[in-house]
Amino acid sequence: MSGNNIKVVCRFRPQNSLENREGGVPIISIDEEGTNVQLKGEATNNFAFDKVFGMNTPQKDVFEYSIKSIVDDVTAGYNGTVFAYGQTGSGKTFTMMGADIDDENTKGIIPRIIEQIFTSINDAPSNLEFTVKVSYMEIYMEKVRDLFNPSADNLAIHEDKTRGVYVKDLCEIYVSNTAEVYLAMKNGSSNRVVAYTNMNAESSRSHSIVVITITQKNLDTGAAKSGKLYLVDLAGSEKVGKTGASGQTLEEAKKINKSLTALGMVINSLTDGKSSHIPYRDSKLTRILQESLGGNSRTTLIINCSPSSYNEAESISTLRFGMRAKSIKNKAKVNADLSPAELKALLKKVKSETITFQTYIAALEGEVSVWRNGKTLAEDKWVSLDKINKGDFNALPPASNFKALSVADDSSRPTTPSVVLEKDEREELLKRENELMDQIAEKETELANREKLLESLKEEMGYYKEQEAAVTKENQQMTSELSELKLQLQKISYESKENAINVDSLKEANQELIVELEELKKNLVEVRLAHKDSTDNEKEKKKAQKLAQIMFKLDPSSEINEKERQIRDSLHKIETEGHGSLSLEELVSLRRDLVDSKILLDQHAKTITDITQEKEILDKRKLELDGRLGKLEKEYEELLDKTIAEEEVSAQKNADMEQTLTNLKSKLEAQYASKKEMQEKEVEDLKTEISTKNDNLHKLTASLSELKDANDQLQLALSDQPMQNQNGDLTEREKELERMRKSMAKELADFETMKKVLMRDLQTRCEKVVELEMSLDETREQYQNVLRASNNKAQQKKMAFLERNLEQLTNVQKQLVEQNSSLKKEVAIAERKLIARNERIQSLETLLQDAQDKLINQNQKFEAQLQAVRERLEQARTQKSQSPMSLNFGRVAKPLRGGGAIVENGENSPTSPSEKREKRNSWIPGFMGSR
Ligand SMILES: Nc1ncnc2c1ncn2[C@@H]1O[C@H](COP(=O)(O)OP(=O)(O)OP(=O)(O)O)[C@@H](O)[C@H]1O
Repeated sequence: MSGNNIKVVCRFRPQNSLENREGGVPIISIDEEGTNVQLKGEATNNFAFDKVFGMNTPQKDVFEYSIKSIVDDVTAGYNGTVFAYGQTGSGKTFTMMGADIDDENTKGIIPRIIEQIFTSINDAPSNLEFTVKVSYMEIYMEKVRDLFNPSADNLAIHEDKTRGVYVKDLCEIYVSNTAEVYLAMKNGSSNRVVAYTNMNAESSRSHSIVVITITQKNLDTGAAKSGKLYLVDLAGSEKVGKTGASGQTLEEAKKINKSLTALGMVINSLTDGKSSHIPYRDSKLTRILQESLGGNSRTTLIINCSPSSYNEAESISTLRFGMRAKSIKNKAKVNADLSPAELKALLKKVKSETITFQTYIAALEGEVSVWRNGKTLAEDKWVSLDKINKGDFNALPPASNFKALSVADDSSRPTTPSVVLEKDEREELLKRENELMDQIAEKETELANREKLLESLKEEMGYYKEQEAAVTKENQQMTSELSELKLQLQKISYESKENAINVDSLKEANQELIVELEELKKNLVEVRLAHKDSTDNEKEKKKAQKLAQIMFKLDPSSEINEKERQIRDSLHKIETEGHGSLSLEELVSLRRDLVDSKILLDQHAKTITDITQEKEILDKRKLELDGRLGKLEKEYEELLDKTIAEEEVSAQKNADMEQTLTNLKSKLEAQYASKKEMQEKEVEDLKTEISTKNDNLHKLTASLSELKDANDQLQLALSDQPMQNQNGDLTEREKELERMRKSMAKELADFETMKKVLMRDLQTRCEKVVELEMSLDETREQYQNVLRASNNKAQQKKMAFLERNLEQLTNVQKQLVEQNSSLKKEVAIAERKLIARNERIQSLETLLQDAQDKLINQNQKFEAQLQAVRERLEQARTQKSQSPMSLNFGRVAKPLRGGGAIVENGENSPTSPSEKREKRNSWIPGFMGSR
C-alpha cells in the first residue's frame, strides 16, 4: 500500500452558442507541456494540473492520457475512480459518456473504459478468469436511485469490513461483452433525470455513478483479486441565477450544491492537513466516494471548464476545486484473496503469534499472582514480550498456572485480545450504522411515499376544497337567492292577500252600486208608472176634450138635425095645416130635396164608409206604430238593461259605456227622430185626411144647407097651394102625401139610424184619431222624456258621476285585476323559479353527495390501488429477489477467461468439479448478497 495523489486533469470545451451570443470570448491559454492553464479574463489566473486539454481535444486523447492506466489498475485488483466535475454545460457528460456511444469519435471515456476492460481481459493469460459486473445509479435529491431498477429509488449505503462502503441492494449485472454493457447503460441512461436549463438543454440533475466490478481469479493458485471502478458524472456546479432554475429545478440545484459543497468540504479536510475528521457522511455522494477520496482507490478527477469569458468566475471556481483535489492522497491497495498456501502460511504465523501471546498472558498472570501474594519480584524477573519471543522462560517469575505453550496447543481457543475487541466494537458500530442506514433509507422511502401521497392527497384535497368552496359559494348564493325569493314570495302573497281584500271590498262596493242601480231602476220604473198613471187620467180628459172639439168641428149631425128638424117641421105643418097647404111644386121640390138629402146622405154614408176604411188603415198603422213603439221601448229597455248588465258584469266594457251611451243616445235620437218624423208625417197625413174630411163635412154641411133651403122652398110652395085644387085631388094628394110622409118618415128614421150609426162611427174614429194624436203626443213626450232623461243635467251629472265612479272603479278593478293577474303570474314564476331552485339545490346536493361518494370511492379506489401497488411492489421485490434483473443477460455470472474465452457451463474450467461448484456458489451468492 503506497500513498498516491489524485490525478487531476482539466478539459475545456469549445464556446457554446449562449456564450457566443452573450459576447463571451475564449480566455484560456494552455502551456506547451499541457499542464498549465492561464485564464486571462478580468484577472490572470494560473492553474497547474496533471494535464490540461484544450478546446478541441478529441475524446480519444482524453481517454488515452488520463484513464487508460486506471483500467489496468482495476483489472489488477485496485479500486479506481474517475469523476467529472464542472459547472452545468461544461462537458461532463460529454466527457464521461460522450455524444454517441456508438460513434468512434464522440463516444466518451465510459464506453472506451468498457472496451478497454474487455480488451485487457482478452489480453490476460488464460489461467486468469474474470467476471465483470456493472451497476448504474444516480444520486437525485439526496437519494440513491438504481438506474437499472428505477423503482428502487432510495437505497441505503452500507459499510462493512470486507466490502467497505457499498450501496445495499444495488442491482449488479454480469456482462460478458461491450454490447451488453452498452445495452445496460442505454437502459439506465433513459431513466436519468434531466431538465432544460438556460445553460444546457439536457442538464443532468443528478450525480450518476457507474460501478464496474472486475473479479479476477488465478486458476492455478486460487488467488483472487477484485477491483471496483467508479465512473462518476457529477451534476453541474452552477449558479442558480445563470441557469434560470426555478421550482423543482431550483430544489434540485439546492441539493446538488449541497452535495458538491460536501464534496468540497471532504476535499478541504483531506488536504488541509489539520482535520482529523473527514465529513464523508455529510452527503450520500461523499459517502459513496469515500474510498475514492483519500481511501483505497486510484482516482482521476476530470475538471470540465468553459473557456469563455462569459463563464470566467465559474471556471476559476472549478479550477480551484481541481487544484485543491490535486493534493488529496489516496492509499490504493490490491483487493486480493490469498491462495491456500499463502493462507496456510498465514495461519501458521497467526497460530505461533497466538501461542506467543498466550504464553505472555500466562507469564503475566504468574507475575500478578506473585505481586498479589505480597511478594516482590526482582526487575530482571518481570515479564516482557521480548523474553517470551526469545523463549527465555527462566527469566520469568515462577507461577503455578504458568506453563509454556507450544504450537501443538493450537487447537485450544485463545482469549480475545484487547485489539480484537476494538475491532469488534468497530464492526458492531458499523453493523449498527448499517442497520440505522437501512432504517433511515426505509424511513426516507416511507417519508417520500408519504410525501407523494400527501402531495397527491393535498392536490386532491385542494381540488375537493375548490369544489367544496365552489359548491358552498353556489349554495350560499342559492340560499340567499332562495331566501330572497322566499321574502319576495311572502311579499307577493301578502300583496296578493291585500289585493284579494281590495278586490273583495271593490266587489262589495260594486254590489252596493248594483243594488243602488237596482233601486234607481226601480225608482225609475215607479216614477214611470206614476207618471203613466197621472198621464193616463190627463190623457182621458184630454182625449174627451179633443174628441169634443173634433166632434164639434166634424159633427154634421147638427146640420142634418137641422134639416131633419126642418123636414119634420114641414111635415108637422103639413099635418097640422093639411095637404092643401103645399103646392105641387113645393111637393116636387120637397121631394127633390128629399131625394137630394137622400143622395147627400148616401154620399155621407159613402164618405163615412171611406173614412171607416181609412180609419181602419189608420188603426192598422197606429197598431203598427204602437208595435214599433213597443218594440223600440223594448229595445230601449233591453239596451238599457243590457248596458246596465254589461256595466255590472264586465268592468272592461264600462270603459265603453260612455261610448255605448253616446251610441245609444245617438241611436235613440236617430230612432226617435225617424219615429218622430214618421209620426209627424203620419200626423200630417192624418191632419190632411182630417182636413179633407172636414172639407167633405163642409161640403156635406153645405149640401145640408142646400137641402134646408130646398125644404124651405118646399114649405113655401106647400103654403101657397090653392084650396079648390085641393078638393078633387085631396084624397089622392093626401094619400100621396101620406105615402111621402111615411116614406120620408121612414127615410128619416133610416137616416136617423144611419146618422146615429155614422155618428157613432165618427165618434169612434174621432176617438181613435184623438187616441192616435195623444199617442203621438205621448210618444213625443216619451221622446222628450228620454231626451230630458238623457239631457237632464242632474241626471247627467249623476250619470256622469256614476259613470266616473264606475269608470274609476272599473279602472281600479281593472288595475287590481291586472295587478292580481301580474302578481299571480309573478307568483307562478316565483313558484316555478322556486321549484327550479329547489330542483337545482336538490341536484346540487345530489352532485355534492355524488362528489362525496366519488371522493370516498376514489379514496377507496386509491387505497385499493395503493394496496395493489404495494402488493405488486412486494411481488416485484419477491420476484426480483428470485430474478434480480429484467435484463436477461445479467442474471448469471459470466466468467471470462483470459485470452478471450468465455466459460460456458463450466467448460474449459481447469478446476475439479467440486471446485467448480464452489466457484459458482461463491459468485452467485455474492451477486445475490449484493442485492
Ligand atoms: N469538448 C466538447 N466538444 C464539443 N462539444 C462539447 C464538448 N463538451 C461539451 N460539449 C457540448 O456541450 C453541451 C453540454 O455538455 P454536457 O451535457 O456534457 O454538459 P454537462 O457538464 O454534463 O452539463 P450538466 O451538468 O448540466 O449535465 C452538449 O451539447 C455537448 O455536446
